[in-house]
Amino acid sequence: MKVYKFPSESEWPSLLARPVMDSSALEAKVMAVLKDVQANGDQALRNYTRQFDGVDMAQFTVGQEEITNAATMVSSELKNAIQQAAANIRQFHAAQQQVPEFIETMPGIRCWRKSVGIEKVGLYIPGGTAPLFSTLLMLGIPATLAGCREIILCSPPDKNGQLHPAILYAASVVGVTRIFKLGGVQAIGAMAYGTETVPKVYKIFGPGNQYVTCAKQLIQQSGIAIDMPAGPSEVAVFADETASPSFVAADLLSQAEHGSDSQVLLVTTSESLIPLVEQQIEQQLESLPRAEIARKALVNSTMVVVRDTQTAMDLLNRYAAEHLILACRDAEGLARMVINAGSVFIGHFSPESVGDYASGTNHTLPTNGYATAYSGVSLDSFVKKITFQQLTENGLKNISQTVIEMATAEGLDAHANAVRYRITN
Ligand SMILES: NC(=O)c1ccc[n+]([C@@H]2O[C@H](COP(=O)([O-])OP(=O)(O)OC[C@H]3O[C@@H](n4cnc5c(N)ncnc54)[C@H](O)[C@@H]3O)[C@@H](O)[C@H]2O)c1
Ligand SMILES: N[C@H](CO)Cc1c[nH]c[nH+]1
Ligand SMILES: [Zn+2]
Repeated sequence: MKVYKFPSESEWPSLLARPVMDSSALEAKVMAVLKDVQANGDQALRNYTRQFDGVDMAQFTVGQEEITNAATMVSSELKNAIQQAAANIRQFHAAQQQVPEFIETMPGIRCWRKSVGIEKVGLYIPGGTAPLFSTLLMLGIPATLAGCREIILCSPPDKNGQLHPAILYAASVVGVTRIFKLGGVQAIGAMAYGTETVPKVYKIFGPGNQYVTCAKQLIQQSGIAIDMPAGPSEVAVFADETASPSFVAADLLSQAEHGSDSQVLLVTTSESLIPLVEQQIEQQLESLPRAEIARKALVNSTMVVVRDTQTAMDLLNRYAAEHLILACRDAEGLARMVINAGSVFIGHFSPESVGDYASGTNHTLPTNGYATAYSGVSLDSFVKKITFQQLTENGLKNISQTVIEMATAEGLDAHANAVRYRITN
């Protein structure tokens, strides 16, 4: 990791830069795949699955028998863990359900807003280097709570053309409607445009690598909604001298192991913590199966020593991390200073990985600085909020002059007439 000591504010943009692929080359490549899928449907899906996933697929649909068999391949310990995580995620997201509130804005005028589940949603579950069945819980549970009727799942097949059994088990726990063995850009294209086998959906959810994230951004131009740009994982840790170097190193590595394009950031007010964390990272890497991936991510990553807590928080708010861990004194106080972050982990005993799996919060979060304006996935992401109003005859009389006056001033007489005809007849 690169180390910066007491950088001036003018150095912040370069030290906080995310690792990005050349976006014009990426977009051109992704657009070509999307267009091909739109024009050639299943045949294009087969070609790209052979090219990018290295497997020939006769069919993409997962049958009920495969789902039932998968359940027998998941250990009872893992099933219990999935059930526990699912219960916590369900509880946290169910609390986001809103009961319509009826507001009488004027006598005889009643307005309310109701949340209605998006009918057809597509969930993308990454699977390039790790079968992220936890992501399925994070997306499928709010989708079912929201009342989405059709929940399509796409995830890349392995070299034998299979999905990991835990993905299929998690799919049955949350209640996904249909499952397809499809990954990458081709999966996003299939759900956006529809093919002979994959149905078109109205909104696509889920994280993924840079190809997937770029595809999601491009299909928005065709009127398909997306949750947000949730790209390569990130964590920022603020640590002072009370922090444990081994905890901090473990937290940094937990996101670095996601992908070589992941990024981790340590901001500290304790200069002496840096070598201790570096030493811990080296030690912990020795026993990590994904050390090679994590090492590549660490090349894109940074440690920064700052003078005081205020500077640390300014820097972290500028970075807008997907995850922010506050491993310091008065972590709760600092949490109140956070204005840009996807999800915040307060204190020495709140590792980010707990949020990734099981505490109940959602782990599909904005990356790449999008936390400045986007929220993570929640129940809200799966609903539309429809407003309703009902006026009595008296209610209409009460508001008539206001509407007629405004409509006339805008030169829209037909608008005014829609009120006039009712109150004069
Ligand atoms: N932000 C979040 O909430 C969040 C959550 C979980 C995971 N993640 C991120 O998701 C990502 C998962 O990435 P992954 O690669 O393991 O899985 P993935 O499923 O996103 O991508 C795999 C697919 O990429 C496609 N692909 C691979 N190489 C390609 C190429 N050269 N050209 C075109 N397509 C290509 C293949 O079709 C393959 O199926 C990681 O970066 C991880 O950090 C983010
Ligand atoms: N940290 C990821 C989001 O950036 C989510 C995840 C899934 N499994 C483990 N972690
Ligand atoms: Zn993670």
